Amino acid sequence: MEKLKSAVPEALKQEIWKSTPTELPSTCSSLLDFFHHLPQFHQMVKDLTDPAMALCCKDQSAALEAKLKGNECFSKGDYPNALLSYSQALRHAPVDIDDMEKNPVAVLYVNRASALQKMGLLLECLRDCSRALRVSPHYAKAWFRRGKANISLGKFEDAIRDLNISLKAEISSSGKRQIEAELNIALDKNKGMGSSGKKRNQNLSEVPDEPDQVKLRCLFKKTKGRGMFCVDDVSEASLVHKEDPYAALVILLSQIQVNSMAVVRVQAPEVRGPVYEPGNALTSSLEQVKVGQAVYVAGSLFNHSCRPNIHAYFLSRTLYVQATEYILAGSELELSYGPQVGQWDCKYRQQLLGDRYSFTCQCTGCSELNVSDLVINAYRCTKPNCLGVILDSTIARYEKQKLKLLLDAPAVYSSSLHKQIEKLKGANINEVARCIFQSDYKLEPQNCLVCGSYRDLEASCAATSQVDSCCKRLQDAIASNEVPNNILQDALRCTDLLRTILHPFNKRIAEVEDNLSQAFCLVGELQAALDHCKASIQILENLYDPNHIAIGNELIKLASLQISVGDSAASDSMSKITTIFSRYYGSHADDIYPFLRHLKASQDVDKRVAFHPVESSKN
Ligand SMILES: C[S@@+](CC[C@H](N)C(=O)[O-])C[C@H]1O[C@@H](n2cnc3c(N)ncnc32)[C@H](O)[C@@H]1O
Repeated sequence: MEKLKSAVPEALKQEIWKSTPTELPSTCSSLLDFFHHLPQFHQMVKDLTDPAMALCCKDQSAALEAKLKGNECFSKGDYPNALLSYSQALRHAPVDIDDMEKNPVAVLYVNRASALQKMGLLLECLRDCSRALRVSPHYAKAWFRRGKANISLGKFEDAIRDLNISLKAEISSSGKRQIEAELNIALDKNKGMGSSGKKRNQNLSEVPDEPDQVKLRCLFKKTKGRGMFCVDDVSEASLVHKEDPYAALVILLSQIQVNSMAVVRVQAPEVRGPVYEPGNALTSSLEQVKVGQAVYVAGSLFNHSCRPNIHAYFLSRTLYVQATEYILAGSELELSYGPQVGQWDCKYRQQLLGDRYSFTCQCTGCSELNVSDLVINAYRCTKPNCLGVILDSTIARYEKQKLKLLLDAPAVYSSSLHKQIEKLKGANINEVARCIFQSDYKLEPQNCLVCGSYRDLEASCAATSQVDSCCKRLQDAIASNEVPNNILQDALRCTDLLRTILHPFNKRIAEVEDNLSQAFCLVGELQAALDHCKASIQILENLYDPNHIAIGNELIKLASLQISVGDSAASDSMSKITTIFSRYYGSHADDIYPFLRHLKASQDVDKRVAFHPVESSKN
């Protein structure tokens, strides 16, 4: 592949790199044309398709080795590595060997589907089951796994169909018993939904998921190259763009640096049972995992911003782009390639984008002052009751750079400066803002930006690094699912100490509060878990927009705990969650986060219990 890539003339690479979405098919054809005349290309295709010595090396023993490694990871609960090993095994496994209806490829797909299901990637799980069934249509386990995934997705009628087929295909009596148990669950849940539930589900899938006639235009900007702009105003939470990957020469194109996108999915937690039952509250974070890489003709032209106004998500490999705020006509539509304001400070975001994508970010988050970047890693003022911020020298340097940019642009200076002051003023630290703009634009490190008090940052750093080891012990205890009381008490003391050193909006305090919430949940003290979860969210709301998806993710934990303790505030959290998730995922929120559906169902049961307490206690 490397040899092939280096054979492509620089001019052709440039032509593809610079092409607009409409030109991409023709520049790709030029590439295909070039390869057609290249003997190495034909050799590679021959090698790839030769079953004996294929480049992807069909090799039964290598496939078996990778499969066993996958099984070992799976049994240890290391599902991401099990997924990797099964994928590796699939690359080696020969397709044409059948062992009593159990084709090794089908078995591997089902194993991978199990890992995907454990990771909460239900749509990918469903897809792998269907792939297994295309290879071995009578494979009972594939029907069974697909049935289970359909139950988790709330598609009970599909689940009943799959499980009935599985039951017919299964020969062992223990296997049959296992399928019957799942079938009963699917039948019960389907009955429980009643006709209104079924109708609701049907209506949901009928919601048109086509972009709302949003016209996009590709324009060139000196700072970021091509980017996508909207022609008219776009309302919040509307679908801006939908696109399938560009299939032709995808791998080669992405290898020679034509823009490609990582296809990601949310790794949801395993759903154990109703949230209101002990031990089922969700307090761990939802993670994103990469499930592929693809080229999207227009999708790949959206530039990055650390303060994005659109959000991209994938259903299978189809890309959906949703507006997360009201966007004025002619504005650039920007998504985040990963880092965002509120998540990390400006310095770290810039480093990450530079290392991963080799560009210096020119977005508004990195060029305009914002409260989040000022406080996210700041220290507390040493003067009692002063909310002022103390910055270390690196952060101060980045923030000064933003001020310089502002001052060097006289044409926009006054309006932009005014806008930035207004934003900072509205943020509860107006004193900080006033001081920055009235102190000859000085952002002196080590001194409070409000009252000028000095903090010895060397001593403060030494104190917080002691706290780090205490927090690490707490995290290790959480990972092992066992939190001894002494570790919990130490962590509480360390959090108090941290609050005396760091600014009250510093993200590290939010992280420790989040850990404490998880720890208290593990030891069964749900009210304490709830209080620490709230404390963490209160800090995050100063760093992110309150309708940001990061807040939505934290509210899921809060709602889950509120339902567990029977707190009526759960319904308020649930309605905020619904608003945020539909803003980011439109009508697909429940499919992408099946836990949401589960949470809503638990909340509904909770409501029923509250409404008919006597009746429910009989059951
Ligand atoms: C996926 S492409 C987006 C389309 C690209 N602008 C083009 O002309 O092909 C990503 C590249 O766009 C540029 N880019 C995107 N976002 C940027 C940003 N915030 N600041 C600077 N450059 C950016 C960088 O060169 C980056 O490698």
